[in-house]
Amino acid sequence: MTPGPPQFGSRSWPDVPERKRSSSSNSNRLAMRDASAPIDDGDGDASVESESIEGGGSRPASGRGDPCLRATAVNKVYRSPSGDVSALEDVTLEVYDREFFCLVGPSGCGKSTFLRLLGGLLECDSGEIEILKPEPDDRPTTNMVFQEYGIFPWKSVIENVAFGLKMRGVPKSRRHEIARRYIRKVNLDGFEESYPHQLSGGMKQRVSIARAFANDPEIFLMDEPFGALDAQTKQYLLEELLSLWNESKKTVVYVTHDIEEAIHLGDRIGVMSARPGRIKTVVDVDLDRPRTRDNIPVDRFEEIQEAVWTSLSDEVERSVERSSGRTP
Ligand SMILES: Nc1ncnc2c1ncn2[C@@H]1O[C@H](COP(=O)(O)OP(=O)(O)OP(=O)(O)O)[C@@H](O)[C@H]1O
Repeated sequence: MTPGPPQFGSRSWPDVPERKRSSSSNSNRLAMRDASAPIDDGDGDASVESESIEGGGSRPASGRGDPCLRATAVNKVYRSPSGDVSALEDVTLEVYDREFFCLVGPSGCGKSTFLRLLGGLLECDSGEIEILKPEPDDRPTTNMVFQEYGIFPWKSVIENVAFGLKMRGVPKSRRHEIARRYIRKVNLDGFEESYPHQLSGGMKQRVSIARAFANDPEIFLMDEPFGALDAQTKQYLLEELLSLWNESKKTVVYVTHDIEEAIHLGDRIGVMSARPGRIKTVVDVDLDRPRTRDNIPVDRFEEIQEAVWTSLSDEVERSVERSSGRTP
């Protein structure tokens, strides 16, 4: 049996040269549907459904800037002697400039795979990933933040945060100045010379977040960055992340298993199907920011939660049935 919808918790939440990550000619392009537009992908096989739920006002939460990245009919198969695994099938999505886009889906549906494709760490077998922002000369286009921190144990906090800047040849005094600024922003001042083994999990993740922002990429790709942390630390870091995002107004694609978290963070939430993953639904989160407990209308929150869960629950069920061997 599929678990019921998660309940509303008690958190106090406070010249563009298009770059193509991977391409192959593929005519099966789906236009990402605006929340108010009818689904029409031109071939009668609608595979992306964007939802705007009535009752929450008409303001599109993301503001709908220009598209910042686009995935079109992306397929990814992992091949191995023990058998091929089709991780993604026909994934089509546009994420807007400065948008906070959250991605949810059943375990193993291909969320991390998709993020790695966006980050250029993997190549798709067919389809196309386009980064629609100009490639900065002196900064990375994307920066990934993983659950496992990804920081160097042999480097101090400041060296870790400044690492990307060092790689780009930024002089030491300048990179340390930038690193200190972000160390302060994530409340790690005083720990500049500490090493990762001297830090808690939450502090390590703060180093990782500070490093990502110090790198100043156009797009942040975050793969359950706080998934391993306790609830209080996670809540605290979510607020820090939102504050940094609010200042930088960069684009974020954020993978999570937590619907509540996605609603508190996201402008839109993409729900992925069971593997092979595709974007099944996109739900608008038309809630004002900051989304503190006092100003989130509970009814509206629950409507959005229900919309996401309704779409997700079938996929979780399919995924569980497959892993239990009840379906192929
Ligand atoms: N390097 C790999 N080689 C073979 N199969 C892989 C590889 N990486 C991932 N997979 C498979 O691809 C599918 C998608 O994996 P992925 O990690 O992208 O899913 P996910 O949605 O991020 O999962 P989770 O939510 O559990 O983290 C899974 O079935 C996984 O076993």
